[in-house]
Amino acid sequence: MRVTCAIIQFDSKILAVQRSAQMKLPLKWEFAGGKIEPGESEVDCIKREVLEELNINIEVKKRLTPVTHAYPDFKIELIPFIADYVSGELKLKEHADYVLADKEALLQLDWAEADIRVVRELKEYKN
Ligand SMILES: Nc1nc2c([nH]c(=O)n2[C@@H]2O[C@H](COP(=O)(O)OP(=O)(O)OP(=O)(O)O)[C@@H](O)[C@H]2O)c(=O)[nH]1
Repeated sequence: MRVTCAIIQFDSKILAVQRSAQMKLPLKWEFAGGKIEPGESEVDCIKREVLEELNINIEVKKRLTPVTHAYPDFKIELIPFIADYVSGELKLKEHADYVLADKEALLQLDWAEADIRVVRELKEYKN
């Protein structure tokens, strides 16, 4: 299963979102995103998912290194993108909570396991 996620920059801060208690990986932190649909490009997928989940439009800037991770009951390829916030009022449609944090503070969140390598790569990334 191929999943895109967006590291969305609001000025100098980055948006992280917390999965709800009812979702898989309950209450874990992640970057907004979701599964790529058949025939859909990675970039179309991440823009669609962010609009559906957060009600905002983004501009995709850069693709980071994909991470393959096996959870006990499923396996994903997580494809991260750095993006800038463009427009819209942020509204959480599925998630329990969000934070806007700098790269250092992001490391302290209780991440979905697949995201840990993404957050580490992000720390080394310079705009
Ligand atoms: N969107 C997103 N999903 C992630 C991340 N990291 C990670 O392990 N995942 C996993 O990738 C899977 C696919 O994302 P999704 O949110 O489209 O999946 P879904 O709708 O089936 O999840 P659900 O069944 O919990 O609603 C989820 O099971 C999620 O746990 C991430 O940073 N962003």
